Amino acid sequence: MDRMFTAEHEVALAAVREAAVLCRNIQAAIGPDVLEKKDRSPVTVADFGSQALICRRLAEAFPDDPVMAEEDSAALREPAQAALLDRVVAEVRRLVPEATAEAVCAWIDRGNLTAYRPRFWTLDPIDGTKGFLRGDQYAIALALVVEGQVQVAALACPNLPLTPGADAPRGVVFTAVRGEGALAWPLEGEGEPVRVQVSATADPAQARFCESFESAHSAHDAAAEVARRLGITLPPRRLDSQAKYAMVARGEADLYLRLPTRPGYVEKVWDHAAGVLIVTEAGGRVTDIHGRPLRFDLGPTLAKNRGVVVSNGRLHAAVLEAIAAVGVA
Ligand SMILES: Nc1ncnc2c1ncn2[C@@H]1O[C@H](COP(=O)(O)O)[C@@H](O)[C@H]1OP(=O)(O)O
Ligand SMILES: [Mg+2]
Ligand SMILES: [Mg+2]
Ligand SMILES: [Mg+2]
Repeated sequence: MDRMFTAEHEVALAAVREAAVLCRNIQAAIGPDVLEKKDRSPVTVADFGSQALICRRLAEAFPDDPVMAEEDSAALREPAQAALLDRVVAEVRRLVPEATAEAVCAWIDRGNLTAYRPRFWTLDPIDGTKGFLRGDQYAIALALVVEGQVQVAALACPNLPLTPGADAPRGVVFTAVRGEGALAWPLEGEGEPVRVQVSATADPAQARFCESFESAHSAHDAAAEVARRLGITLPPRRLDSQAKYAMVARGEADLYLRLPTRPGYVEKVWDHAAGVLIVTEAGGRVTDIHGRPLRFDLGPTLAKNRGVVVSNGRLHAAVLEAIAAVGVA
């Protein structure tokens, strides 16, 4: 069989790698003064800059493909935001010297798709903004959805160790094409990728689970109850962003629980599409808390899903059962 989506895979990998350079440049410049002043502007500059770079590459390679991205340039175009726009343009120019303010805004706005299409890209230019500001984990997540199925994914995790357990070097990109498995590439350099595979853990009590760092994003108390019910004694690993999907995909964790915190929150497509394909291609399973597959054919939100459960596959049924028994709604 011919390999499918070869060009899409190549472009997605190159695009998230380039955006990661911009994000790293900006994160490296965050000093204690930024944190003291609770200044969110570094992540705002990185959000816009990352989206501009990735949408530019997609526009070049696939001019007809729409992009459903998290950010739009409306705020950036306001005269009061001129200084912020200057900072975004300066960061983009370090990678694309010919970039102008107008071009940067136009690239960002290529990400303005808000309705479902039979073929579209979805992008979170920085996922885990709180982690980014803390100097912690964040991700750049890009996926191609065709007929409601994620076909190609690229997930850059600039602060995740390249090798599980080792502290350095950091920076890894996970990619997947449906039916072809999942790969982990060094973020930088020409190094060969390695195949990633979920764990073989079959005893729920032995499960290593991860969840959001932020308790506002995922109910830590409910997850603790589910864990108790499964006989899990290890404390959860807490980290920001879709890096949690990567942890399960490469067998560093067996479970990622994202349990709803309040009735109103609906998950966004760009917060999950890339992670879902990477985990499933690594042999794992992803559903919502009721065991339903995540629906990417409904627009920007996972309107028909509630929470997210990610596992190595073997543990999935037991976890869904425990969630039902605990009564997570
Ligand atoms: N109440 C909430 N429940 C679940 N996810 C949320 C909630 N509020 C924001 N998010 C989203 O969670 C993602 C980060 O999750 P994590 O905790 O796994 O790092 C962000 O994309 C964030 O969206 P946003 O970018 O709009 O803030
Ligand atoms: Mg996000
Ligand atoms: Mg984001
Ligand atoms: Mg956001």
